Amino acid sequence: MWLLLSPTALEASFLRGEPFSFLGRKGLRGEGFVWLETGIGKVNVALTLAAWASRNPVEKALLFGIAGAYPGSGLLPGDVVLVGEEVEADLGTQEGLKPLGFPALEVEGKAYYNCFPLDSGLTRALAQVLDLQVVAGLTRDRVSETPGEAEALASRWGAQLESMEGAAFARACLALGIPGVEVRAISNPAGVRDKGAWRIPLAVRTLEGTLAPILGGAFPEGLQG
Ligand SMILES: O=C(O)c1cccc(C(=O)CC[C@H]2O[C@@H](n3cnc4c(=O)[nH]cnc43)[C@H](O)[C@@H]2O)c1
Repeated sequence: MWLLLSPTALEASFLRGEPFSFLGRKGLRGEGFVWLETGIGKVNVALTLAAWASRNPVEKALLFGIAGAYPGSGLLPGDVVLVGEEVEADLGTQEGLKPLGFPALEVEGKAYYNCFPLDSGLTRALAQVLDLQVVAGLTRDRVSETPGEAEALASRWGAQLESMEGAAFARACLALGIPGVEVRAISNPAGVRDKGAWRIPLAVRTLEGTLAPILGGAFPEGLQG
């Protein structure tokens, strides 16, 4: 069974299933999947995933939603990508958590500070099936508010897109031993607050166009839950 997560119900408006409520937010039981609305931000996504997984078996998890594109990434509103690795950029110091000397997570003897990989096998398989580029994501609780701030973060961490949930999802998946993948559709240039430059309906449409064929009940071979 796939667990599908999106920060808001708007991003999942194309999914069909039996509605239910979980932690006060929306959920759907569909064919081969359960979808949960997590709420925006790192704590919400990690909390929702961990709470669900503590009571239900989760074979694979997919986080999907909209995101901002960093300057120089080449990504445009409406582009859909997979995220191969996530950076939790507001953890520790400006230079990350390493200077403090404490890893954020240790799994099977490997220490993770600010960078958390998504499942490489599942990401590769989805990239092939959906013909998507794999990029690096950066996650923070506060969004970039100027192009300069966005550019500095992108170049410090080598990221192409910004969201508010990705790293928490990747980290929770690693901690819980759940293979996780992340799909994002670009809705705006990161660091640009003028909503005239935002294309949320376009991003939601392209997300749907990408995911609906595989979430309509039949996951492709090798991706079945
Ligand atoms: O008002 C603003 O300046 C502003 C800037 C970025 C995002 C928002 C949101 O309300 C959307 C948050 C929601 O969407 C994802 N998202 C989309 N674009 C970005 C971005 O440029 N930076 C960070 N997150 C973004 C995010 O994952 C949330 O789920 C408002």
